[in-house]
Amino acid sequence: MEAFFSYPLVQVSFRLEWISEGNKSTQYQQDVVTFESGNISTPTCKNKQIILVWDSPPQCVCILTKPNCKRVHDLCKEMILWLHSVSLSIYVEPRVRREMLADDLSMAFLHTWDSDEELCFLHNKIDLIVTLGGDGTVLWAASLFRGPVPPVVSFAMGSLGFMTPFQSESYRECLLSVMKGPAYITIRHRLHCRIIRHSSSSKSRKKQAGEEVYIVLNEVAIDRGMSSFLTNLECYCDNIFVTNVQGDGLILSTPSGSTAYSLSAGGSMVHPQVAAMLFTPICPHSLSFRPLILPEHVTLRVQVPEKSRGDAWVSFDGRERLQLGCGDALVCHLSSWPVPTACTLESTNAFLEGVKEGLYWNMRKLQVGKDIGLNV
Ligand SMILES: NC(=O)c1ccc[n+]([C@@H]2O[C@H](COP(=O)([O-])OP(=O)(O)OC[C@H]3O[C@@H](n4cnc5c(N)ncnc54)[C@H](O)[C@@H]3O)[C@@H](O)[C@H]2O)c1
Ligand SMILES: Nc1ncnc2c1ncn2[C@@H]1O[C@H](COP(=O)(O)OP(=O)(O)OP(=O)(O)O)[C@@H](O)[C@H]1O
Repeated sequence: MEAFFSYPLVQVSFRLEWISEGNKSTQYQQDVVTFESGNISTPTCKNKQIILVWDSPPQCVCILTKPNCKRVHDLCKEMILWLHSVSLSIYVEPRVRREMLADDLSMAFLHTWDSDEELCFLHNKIDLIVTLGGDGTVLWAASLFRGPVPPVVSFAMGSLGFMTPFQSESYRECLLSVMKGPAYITIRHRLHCRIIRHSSSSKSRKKQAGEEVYIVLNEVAIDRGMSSFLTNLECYCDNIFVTNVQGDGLILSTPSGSTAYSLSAGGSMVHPQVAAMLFTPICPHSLSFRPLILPEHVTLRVQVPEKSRGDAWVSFDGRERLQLGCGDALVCHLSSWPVPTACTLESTNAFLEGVKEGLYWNMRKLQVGKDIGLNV
């Protein structure tokens, strides 16, 4: 022992390596941790504010609109005519093209898509997405682009508008400013969700044995549906058993979704650009089941036990409700394709303004301070 300590102590250097299964991307490997002589340190915080700078002016805009709203329809028409007058190509949904042509036959210049396959490659044709509606329209826009997503400019034409920072009244100035750049961007992470059917699960389900994939911007929620039993969900993180959720269900949320359903179930609010996954139980029948926030690289599997008393139901951004039978599982990890949304302010200010203005976060009358005028 003595001989061992008689050497002068020199710390050795070492490496921490990233393991990314089957992923050749090195984008996360550059800026996280540095190691000199065995000391682990993170570099001083770099400015992570993301700015959109165009190499050449955008040429093609896709406008996505909330249906059944005259105000949205009228603004969409006005915006189309203006964008056309400044020589931009315009894509709209097939429904919107039909509606516009019914109003005005000269709108035949509008582009659209005819098949799911064409929709899959739409991101190669358009430079900018514009949404007219509420948060639901932003979710809808994100759901149309399952791979890469062009920058999204969202005009508020709903009621809450947490993800719709631009004012529709000044759409020309806003669009000119974004199309000229530079523009503030928030990178909103999404979740890649896969349903894996147990070989013996019910025949009544939409797709039999095989996989169904969904990409969500807010959350995937698993609940007890019509069943009056507690849900019983087995949760695994990177294939290691974590816990059983016994209650009304479980929300796996993105940071963007942290201000939506997860918030109502007691989850924390997280800045949308944080790469993480929120694990938020819904009405757990337990005194100690608190929500978690997990790091970006994990894969979660939520499985209905083979001996479960009831089925479970899963929904994606509040839509596409599917039944999960005994043995069926949901597997979820961060998607490689986030949604870049333009903001009017720098991304952190935009988030803090949103929670204050949209959700009235910590609105309380200020307590009266000491009366320093009193001479005591
Ligand atoms: N108990 C709840 O809080 C609850 C229940 C069901 C669904 N939802 C949320 O509704 C979303 C679907 O939205 P929708 O507009 O299509 O349905 P919707 O019309 O039912 O609206 C739900 C509300 O949630 C708001 N919202 C949506 N995404 C948000 C976000 N990221 N941050 C803050 N608020 C947000 C919307 O502005 C709207 O006011 C789901 O993804 C889910 O998060 C919440
Ligand atoms: N282009 C679209 N096609 C089909 N459905 C859409 C489209 N855009 C939005 N929706 C759906 O319409 C519903 C309402 O949309 P949205 O949330 O944008 O409006 P809103 O309810 O007026 O806004 P808010 O939620 O802020 O009150 C949502 O459920 C959304 O999924």
